[in-house]
Amino acid sequence: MTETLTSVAEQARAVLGRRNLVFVGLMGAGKSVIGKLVAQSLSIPFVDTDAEIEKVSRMTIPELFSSYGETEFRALETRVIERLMRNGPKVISTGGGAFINENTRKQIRASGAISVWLKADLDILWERVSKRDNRPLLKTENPRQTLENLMIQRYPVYAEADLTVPSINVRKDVMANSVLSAVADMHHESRLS
Ligand SMILES: Nc1ncnc2c1ncn2[C@@H]1O[C@H](COP(=O)(O)OP(=O)(O)OP(=O)(O)O)[C@@H](O)[C@H]1O
Ligand SMILES: O=C(O)C1=C[C@@H](O)[C@@H](O)[C@H](O)C1
Ligand SMILES: [Mg+2]
Repeated sequence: MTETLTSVAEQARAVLGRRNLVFVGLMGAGKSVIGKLVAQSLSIPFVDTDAEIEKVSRMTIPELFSSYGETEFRALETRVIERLMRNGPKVISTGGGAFINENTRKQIRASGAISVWLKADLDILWERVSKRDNRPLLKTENPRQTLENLMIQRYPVYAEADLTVPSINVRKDVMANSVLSAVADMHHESRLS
């Protein structure tokens, strides 16, 4: 009875407790925009690791890649995530490569955070990322092919996330609700186990 009167956001918030909710997935999946909406619904802080990296370095991500290279960017990303993970609950939207780092993945898991993979197909990702020029990994001769190669390499790793939510072209608030429902449903899972 009470359960039906409780909103999905309230149920998801109860499941989360003091843990962080960490969005993972490829460029264009919607981690930043959907993560922010989910944080608003849950009334908890939102952080975006790419934005935080740009803030602490006072450089844009393309500038960081061109001045210091991907290896240094990854080292900074790992440190920033480690710091952001410390105080929950928060929604943390990661950059596309963050969860691919084994140490970061282990840290996310060990902290008890709930990880959510926003899983999109190639056409959707391409349609979204081709509108902007801010992704250094896609500065190749055939960026669509590069994106597909990243999907092939990374999808088995993203699949280790606790939850997988299909990222489709529906309204952003509808997407955010799908995430909240998936988190809220974990309540039933833990009751059954
Ligand atoms: N459900 C949706 N419907 C329409 N457009 C969307 C949807 N979700 C995201 N987008 C758009 O796709 C683009 C990419 O979204 P976003 O920046 O959140 O991706 P991201 O996963 O954070 O990517 P990155 O790893 O590069 O940071 C944005 O322009 C965003 O508005
Ligand atoms: O997929 C990736 O490796 C990246 C995604 C972006 O969010 C940025 O973190 C950066 O462009 C690298
Ligand atoms: Mg983002």
